Amino acid sequence: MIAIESLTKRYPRVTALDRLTVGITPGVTGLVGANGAGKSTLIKILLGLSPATEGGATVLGLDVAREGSAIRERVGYMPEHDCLPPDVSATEFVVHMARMSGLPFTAARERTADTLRHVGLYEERYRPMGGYSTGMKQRVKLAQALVHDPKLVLLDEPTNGLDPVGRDEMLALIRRVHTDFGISVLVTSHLLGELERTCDHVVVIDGGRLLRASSTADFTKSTPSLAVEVTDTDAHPDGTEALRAALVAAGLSAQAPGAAGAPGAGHLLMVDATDESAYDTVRDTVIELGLGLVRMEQRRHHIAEVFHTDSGAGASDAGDGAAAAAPAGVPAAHDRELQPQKGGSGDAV
Ligand SMILES: Nc1ncnc2c1ncn2[C@@H]1O[C@H](COP(=O)(O)OP(=O)(O)OP(=O)(O)O)[C@@H](O)[C@H]1O
Repeated sequence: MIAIESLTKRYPRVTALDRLTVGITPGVTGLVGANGAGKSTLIKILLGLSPATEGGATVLGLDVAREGSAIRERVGYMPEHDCLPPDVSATEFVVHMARMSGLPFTAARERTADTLRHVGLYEERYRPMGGYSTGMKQRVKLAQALVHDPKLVLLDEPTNGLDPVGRDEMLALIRRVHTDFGISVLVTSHLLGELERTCDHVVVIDGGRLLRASSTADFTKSTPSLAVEVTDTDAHPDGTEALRAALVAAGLSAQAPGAAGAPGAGHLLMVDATDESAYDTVRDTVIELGLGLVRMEQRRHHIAEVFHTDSGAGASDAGDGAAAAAPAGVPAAHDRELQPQKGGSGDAV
């Protein structure tokens, strides 16, 4: 879909992109980086809106330096900033954008109605957008990117400003853009957890340079660790500790990563399962102790392990254990804002 070759963008005082080379394949791709990493700059160059200083790129086989308007005909773009005129309705605005993309008036009206319904805007689409919530505005911005039925959409921070429920809804919508309509998506974010759930591929940039590009599955490869959570009982008021001691006595390596600030983390046990018999040993020991098994799952790496997080958690097992233990809806370590690991490499994952 996109081929980027040694792309450099220098502003007078900062190099926003530094010899970036990466290819984007069909599907949903996350472009992740801390604030200022160069994500928006890259998107503007890909749309042919801003010239590169050196290097080049093609989008759908079209050259960004020479064929910008052809690219913009075929690609949808959702900008990061608030760009909606407050005194027109979503319908008027999206029809206008569809007309700008070359659709005849009747087709523009029909596509607008379909697209606004698809993103979840109904009666409110006739009201002026100045009175919309952030979530509704983000939906309109997504709708205008989709209205001309592009092959590819570039979404710049579509979950910005949304609460957790709004974020989940937006992420589900983005996923459906690809699964229901076959439109490929390049979506930027500085929240790693989002990309882990939504994207097939992830490209990580830091200071305008490529840190790592690979499939999400490769980022989140399973590890030989088992995360085990059990209930407490009258006989074992601290079930986790009772299980840990019994597993160690049975010859397994088992550690409680500790609370590490995440609710529920104190009840998590990480068990070395390099040998497959560890699963049976854990099951049998839980039964012998009369505990309830809440979960036993193979621990997976989180993309966040490429980065240090604010708390300094990140590449450590304890930090990740805390993230894995956070109950649904509680932002875990991998949902925190990115702090790129300076000089770090993707090999940390
Ligand atoms: N028009 C401009 N003139 C000068 N510097 C710019 C310009 N646009 C961006 N920059 C600088 O280029 C760097 C990359 O900015 P960019 O907006 O691409 O980052 P980003 O990853 O999208 O971050 P954010 O999520 O905060 O938008 C930053 O240091 C920014 O200050």
